Amino acid sequence: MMLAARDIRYAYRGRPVLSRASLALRTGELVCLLGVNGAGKSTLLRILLGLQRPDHGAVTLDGAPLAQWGRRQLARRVAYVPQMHIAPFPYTVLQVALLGRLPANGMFKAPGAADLDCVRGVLEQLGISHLADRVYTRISGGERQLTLIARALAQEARLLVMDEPLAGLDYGNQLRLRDRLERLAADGYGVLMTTHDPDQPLSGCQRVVLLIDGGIAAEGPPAEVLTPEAIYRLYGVRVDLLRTSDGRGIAFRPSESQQSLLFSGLRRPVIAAAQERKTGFCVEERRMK
Ligand SMILES: Nc1ncnc2c1ncn2[C@@H]1O[C@H](COP(=O)(O)OP(=O)(O)OP(=O)(O)O)[C@@H](O)[C@H]1O
Repeated sequence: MMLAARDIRYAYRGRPVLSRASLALRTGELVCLLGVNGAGKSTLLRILLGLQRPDHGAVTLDGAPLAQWGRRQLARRVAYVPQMHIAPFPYTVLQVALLGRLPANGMFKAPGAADLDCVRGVLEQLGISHLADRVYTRISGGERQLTLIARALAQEARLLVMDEPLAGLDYGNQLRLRDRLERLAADGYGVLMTTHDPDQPLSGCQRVVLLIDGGIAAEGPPAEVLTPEAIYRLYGVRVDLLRTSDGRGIAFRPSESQQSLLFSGLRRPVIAAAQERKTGFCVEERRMK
């Protein structure tokens, strides 16, 4: 299954946001979309989902224009996990996840035993069965994010489009959620996520896509695309690349000239050193040319 946006152009109040953006998501891959604040990442996701119309270009699912798919047909193939979600009522986690069965049942059919089985299975798959009866508004941000993913999986959609799923999560929840997303891709789901942290996509993601100046500036395997030069082009900061000898563990740290500016980056060499101790891999440094 493939969701594809081709040559998308979109302007908001006369200001170009997307000028020539093309992006595809296939089942079985985890794709990370990177871009600065206001680059148009969320806009591109909304256009991909058919929630916003582009001024130019086309979005297709399995080769057919989105408009040819009914809303329910589409919802059973593509699910959206928004960045912010405020539940209007104090639903339980189980009830929020059951909302994912709406496209299958329609508005007027109450969920039955098969729907409950499906949702309980999904909660188990995501490791959150213990939260089923907890009130959604009174669980942590990470648990809410997993609940929204459960709702998406209950839709039985194979393609998941997620807007900054890792934002606001503590380090442990980020690692656990990354692990879940990687496993979903390994299980045959297609996952597209936006992120602000170039360290995030480096493990378990098949493809990173860089959105710069309204277009796709580069895309490909993280180790090939995420170079110090690309980070400078994206964010305007100079970084050094730390890479373990097997090429799997990769992290960026601010170059010396940048370190006084980027206090938060100081933790990264510590993480890289910890990884080195744990894995025994030697860490290679690559400075920006
Ligand atoms: N409906 C809208 N209302 C307000 N601004 C919009 C709208 N649609 C697009 N824009 C503008 O389009 C630009 C891109 O916004 P978008 O939210 O897509 O960027 P983003 O890359 O997701 O940013 P961030 O990383 O900060 O979330 C912004 O300048 C935004 O103001």
